[in-house]
Amino acid sequence: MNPNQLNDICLRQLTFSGVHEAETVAVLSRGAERADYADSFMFAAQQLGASTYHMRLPDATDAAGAWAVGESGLAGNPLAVDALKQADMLVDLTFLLFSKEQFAIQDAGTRILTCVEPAPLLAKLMPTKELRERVEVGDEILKKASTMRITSPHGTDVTYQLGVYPTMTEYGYTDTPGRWDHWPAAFVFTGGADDGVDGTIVLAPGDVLLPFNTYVQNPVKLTIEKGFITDIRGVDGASSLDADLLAAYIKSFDDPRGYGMSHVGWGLDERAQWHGLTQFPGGMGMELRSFYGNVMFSIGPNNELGGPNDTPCHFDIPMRGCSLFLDDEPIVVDGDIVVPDMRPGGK
Ligand SMILES: O=c1ccc(O)c[nH]1
Repeated sequence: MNPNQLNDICLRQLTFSGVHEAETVAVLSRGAERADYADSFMFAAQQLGASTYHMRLPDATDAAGAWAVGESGLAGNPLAVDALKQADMLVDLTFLLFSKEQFAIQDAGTRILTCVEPAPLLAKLMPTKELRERVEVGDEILKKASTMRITSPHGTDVTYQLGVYPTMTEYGYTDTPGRWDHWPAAFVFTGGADDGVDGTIVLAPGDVLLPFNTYVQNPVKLTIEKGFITDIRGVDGASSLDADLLAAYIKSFDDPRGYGMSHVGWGLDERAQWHGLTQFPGGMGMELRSFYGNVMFSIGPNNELGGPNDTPCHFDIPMRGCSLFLDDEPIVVDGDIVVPDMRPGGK
């Protein structure tokens, strides 16, 4: 993307995020990654009259490969964390989510925006106030529920006991002290009680495995008991390469908490495309987490909701064509949101 365009979308982003004179915006990056984003965010912050600086961490030294969430590069670096706590806003170009350091910075009142996706996708999925309002409607509804049931024509039937963990919104900008968000995003989620998720999930062709960044090709049956996955296999005795890959990946962490059930919710952005992974390679799949009417469940840590599971093994799995009920009230039916206030244009 041309640097002027990148400046322009960063300026729009920081305007949405309420940056103003007398604020300090810190930008965090790692190694040589996203130096152009850092420059554009700092330029945008200056245009809005804020002070700004860029903190660059060394490259990760651990073996590349697994997406080990929570290992932030700030661990063991209290001076750096303290500096970031002093900022009003932190633009995180590294993906700090699930790390202790992110929570400490938020607790100090610093708002955090993560931004790691390819620039054309950032431009395509600029936040809007309307989408924020619809995500917040979802938050209000989800907060009040005590159970969530998800079903699908392929055989999914799983129930989450709610009420233990808070709900979280992601609408792609953050103008509230201490609040984290991720650009681009449009979804709402919570987590089931630690021992309160039971049933079966059948992944169908076209459901999405993040961080593999692949579409499921052979159905996968997951058995869930008391909040943990106890079995992963193909359906009706059929072999499934996707089941084998999922099982092998989780096993490689050698951590029983990697089988825990993590966050769960639905996506609301009608501009986000299910086929998006084919169009914007190189990102972490935020378009897929956000596409309208997807039901996304996750595996692994629940510490971002205040839970005890901080395993680095994490999957997000957006699914098509599911139905989601809160206390038996339909919210998503066959992949379509049925609550008018959450639909585009409120219809
Ligand atoms: O924005 C995100 C990204 C990953 C994740 O698990 C949740 N939210």
